[in-house]
Amino acid sequence: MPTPDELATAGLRTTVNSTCRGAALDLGATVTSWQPRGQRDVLFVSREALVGIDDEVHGGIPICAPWFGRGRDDVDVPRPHGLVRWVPWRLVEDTTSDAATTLVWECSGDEVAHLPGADAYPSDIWFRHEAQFGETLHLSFTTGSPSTSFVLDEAFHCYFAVSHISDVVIDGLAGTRYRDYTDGAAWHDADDVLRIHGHTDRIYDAPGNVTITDDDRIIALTPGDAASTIVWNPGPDGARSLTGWAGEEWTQMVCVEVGNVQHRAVTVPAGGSHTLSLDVAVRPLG
Ligand SMILES: O=P(O)(O)OC[C@H]1O[C@@H](O)[C@H](O)[C@@H](O)[C@@H]1O
Repeated sequence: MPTPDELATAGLRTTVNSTCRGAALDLGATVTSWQPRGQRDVLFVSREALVGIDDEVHGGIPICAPWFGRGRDDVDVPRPHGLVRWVPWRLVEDTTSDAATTLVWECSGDEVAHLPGADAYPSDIWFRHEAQFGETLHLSFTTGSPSTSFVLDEAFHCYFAVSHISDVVIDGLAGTRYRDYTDGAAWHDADDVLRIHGHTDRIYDAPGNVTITDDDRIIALTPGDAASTIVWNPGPDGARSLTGWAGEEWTQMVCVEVGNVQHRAVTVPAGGSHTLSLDVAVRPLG
């Protein structure tokens, strides 16, 4: 487990209100926990994720931007999943009412300028992230540059906690197409429902109105301004190669990520901005 010093370094924020408990890190403005009253946590965090904290946090909802994965096909990026996940953000608002807690962070181009790949983006790029912990979890991520238009790939890299991956059914992707990164990025037609049996890595051309049905509850996603859905599970072999993962943890999670990636990347005009949002709700099964 991480030491109190490591958690403090990562800027761990915890919150309790009448509807839920929540937690987030200033590192990457990463929400790490959302536990509505009477529920177990909706988010997965790998057991040793926060040890040695300057590595990737495998869990919660990291933000991938301004590029996703290894970038668009024609853009080669030095480090996966962008710039903003790797730096501490500035918390600018922390308010709790009876029923909800709102945390807002900001991050500027100066704060990521030292990272490889930052020079491909406007130096005055800015990022704002709002997380509302209540009966639902609401996320809203906004990016812009006052001076320069740029192409933005972005995603909420949501790690959801499940009882056992073999019980999970993912709905909402039927009728769409996806690129399968376990099959040389080949395009396929989506099945009616998706079940995960091992290593899975797909980018769907779909906005992400997805439900994840577990053995006792349904997690429902309602994205805003998203055109891509990514489904990822490392499987047993992949999990062994990841920092901070224990043996069977791959069976306790599934990443369903929403955003705008690859050919769905967004052009943000100079002086404008783009907002990606996501509401997560959970209800008992039956
Ligand atoms: O950066 P993390 O949290 O280890 O996640 C890595 C995975 O993230 C997923 O979004 C990608 O589709 C996978 O290809 C990648 O392996």
